[in-house]
Amino acid sequence: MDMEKVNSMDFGEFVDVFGNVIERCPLIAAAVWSQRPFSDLEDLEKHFFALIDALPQSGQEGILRCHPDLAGRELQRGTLTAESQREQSGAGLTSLGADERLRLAELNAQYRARFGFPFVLAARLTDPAAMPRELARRLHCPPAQELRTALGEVKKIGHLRLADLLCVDPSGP
Ligand SMILES: NC(=O)N[C@H]1NC(=O)NC1=O
Repeated sequence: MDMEKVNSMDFGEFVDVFGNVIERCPLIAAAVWSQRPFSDLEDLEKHFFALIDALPQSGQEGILRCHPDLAGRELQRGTLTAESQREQSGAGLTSLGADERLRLAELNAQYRARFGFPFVLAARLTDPAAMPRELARRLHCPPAQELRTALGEVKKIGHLRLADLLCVDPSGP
């Protein structure tokens, strides 16, 4: 899809196409539409990310809470959004052994109890074997730092989803 096509979309079409760039937060795409036209992927994503940065902390935490757990129940049940399903299964999380799944579930629960939102990580950029280690590491970070780290992961996920939609190489020109 080229930028001319993106810039020609009416509101409904734009939200249909870009509504899940930020997981289960179509309001972000709805707000971005008002800022068209966009010149390229970088320009378009700048608007998505600026809106996230401008939210109060409650809104930023709300964005994180819209994310499903990594290797959680929704993956097992097949009730994830299409994007999450692709990311989590592509990262090998559907083929974890029972022990690995249990270990992740325990760490996810500890993380949620400490920070009040789920652990978020761009699954496509991380080796599944490294995920429990990364989760255990971030579990000990100060809350303000962890909020910034988690939102950084939301942006990485959004960047990859936008690159897919625009059929461009996510690593840039
Ligand atoms: N919790 C979490 O990180 N979820 C996700 N990460 C990702 O890349 N896709 C997701 O669904």
